[in-house]
Amino acid sequence: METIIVKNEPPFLRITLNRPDRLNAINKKMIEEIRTVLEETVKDEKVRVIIFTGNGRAFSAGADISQFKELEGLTAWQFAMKGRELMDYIENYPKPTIAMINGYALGGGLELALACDIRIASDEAQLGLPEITLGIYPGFGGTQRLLKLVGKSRTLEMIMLGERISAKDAERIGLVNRVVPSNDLEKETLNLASKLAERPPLAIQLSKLIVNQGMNSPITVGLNMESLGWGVIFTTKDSKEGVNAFLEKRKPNFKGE
Ligand SMILES: CC(C)(COP(=O)(O)OP(=O)(O)OC[C@H]1O[C@@H](n2cnc3c(N)ncnc32)[C@H](O)[C@@H]1OP(=O)(O)O)[C@@H](O)C(=O)NCCC(=O)NCCSC(=O)CCO
Repeated sequence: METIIVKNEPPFLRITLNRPDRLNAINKKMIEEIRTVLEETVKDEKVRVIIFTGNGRAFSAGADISQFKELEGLTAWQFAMKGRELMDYIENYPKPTIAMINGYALGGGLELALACDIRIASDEAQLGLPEITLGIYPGFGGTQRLLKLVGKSRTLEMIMLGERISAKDAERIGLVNRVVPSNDLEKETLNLASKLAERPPLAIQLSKLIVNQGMNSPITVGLNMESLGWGVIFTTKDSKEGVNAFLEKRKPNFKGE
């Protein structure tokens, strides 16, 4: 891989964006490489949690602006679709995803973090959607995912002003799940990931699917999916294991079956 470092350390797969001299700016190659790794890992049962982070002082400073010179109407649309398809793929990935935000998460970098299930940020991180300062606006799903996460007026403020906000402010408005001292970022992320890895993978997958569907549907659709999904989840061995373990006063051992 040219643009990312992949560490497969079951139960975790860590994808580190690795263009530190460009603050991990996301180019076409990086989009393709992330997609390839995720596709290869989807059936790897040993991997239970995906962690994204960045090498150096940024998570990612966004799409690679040096590639923008080549963009015109059609190619701009195609590039936006390429980025957006990756973010959609991450959002709907059947395993839990964590963005471990170690520094700048800007533009497409923040949009990648927004596609993850959980965002944990260093207290030194800065987040923002500065596209407006380039005369454009977010194109990798940020207009919609930020809206769903923090509401209309905060989204418009971030998009229209293009200013960076601190990790603490991001936590206050619900943009990140938690903020930790930068020295503890890795430890805290792995603690969180370990807990997720112990949970039943099929119940995680199904609940993620239902929550994601519920974000984009009338509440009755989400509620129907939730109750219908019970008919599926109760067929799994993990559901029997979880109930038995509780009744037998022991720790469950979920196998994703
Ligand atoms: C992140 C900033 C504020 C950091 O500033 P600073 O610490 O001063 O570091 P720089 O010298 O600016 O950056 C180091 C090096 O990285 C290059 N770089 C940074 N960001 C990008 C990028 N997005 N694309 C390409 N290259 C980038 C920068 O040019 C430097 O290279 P040198 O060769 O050493 O000069 C600051 O870097 C910044 O504001 N970056 C841009 C943030 C941005 O506008 N992001 C949105 C991009 S559009 C997008 O994401 C569309 C999808 O919705």
